[in-house]
Amino acid sequence: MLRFSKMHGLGNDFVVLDCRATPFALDVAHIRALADRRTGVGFDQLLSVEPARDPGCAFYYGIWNTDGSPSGQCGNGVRCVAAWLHRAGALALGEAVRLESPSGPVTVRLLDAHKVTVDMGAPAFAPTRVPFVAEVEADRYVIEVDGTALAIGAVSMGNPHAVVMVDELPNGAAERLGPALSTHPRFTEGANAGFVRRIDRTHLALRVHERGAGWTLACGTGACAAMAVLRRRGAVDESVQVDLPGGSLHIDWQGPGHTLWMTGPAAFVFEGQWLTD
Ligand SMILES: N[C@H](CCC[C@H](N)C(=O)O)C(=O)O
Repeated sequence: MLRFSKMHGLGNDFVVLDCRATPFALDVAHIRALADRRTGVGFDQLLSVEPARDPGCAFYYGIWNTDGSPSGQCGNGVRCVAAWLHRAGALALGEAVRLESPSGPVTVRLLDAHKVTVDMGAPAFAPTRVPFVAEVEADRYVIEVDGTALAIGAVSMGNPHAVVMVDELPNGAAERLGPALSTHPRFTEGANAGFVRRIDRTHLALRVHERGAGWTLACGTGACAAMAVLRRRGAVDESVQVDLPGGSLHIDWQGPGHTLWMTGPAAFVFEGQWLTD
């Protein structure tokens, strides 16, 4: 029997496990079984709240996709972890607290019980950091995906992202491009593939095909990545609203040399117990 909280951030949904006292002990087969929306509970990502390894951080959080693969970062997830810690009495409103993700620390602040702002750190564009195979760093790479030449941006927000500017958000053809871009061989660890339409300099629309999880209603790091890529090209202002199928996030980034901030909601759905036998 496994107790869990079901949460979501803009429809990007999570099973959150309290591993503060009991270590995380699920293997890939368990994670996949729990992820099944018919015979399990269902989630886009599984999150574990654990004691921090880094003494400068209050807690650690682990992240797994539906296929059991781990991730280094999750933007909608970290907001849910912050709201979960507040509900557990471990995080006060208004307090800025460092949490440790698999890719390093981020700073969270609860604006209210269901709204969180996060300093996500600095976007990393160096190809080795993404990781993305390229001889030199550029703000645009042309790669062939499913027989189509695509101009992409490649960035890490603690996890790898490909960002493509489009005039229309994914339709039938781009539905195929999402999975193909996520598994493109130049992204040696795969990529979360974001398709972004620029409405104006302060407003973007985005759809993301996530590595290990497929199309999601929202991707927090995907919104950060879209902002990072477009602002580095000078295409957007320092504060943007990003509309995703599940709702909107606000992203603030002055530009290279600065950390990037993400603000958005976190919602509880239910508390449950997974009966494994
Ligand atoms: N949904 C998450 C990102 C999950 C990323 C994961 N699919 C990966 O393999 O990196 C977010 O809100 O940022």
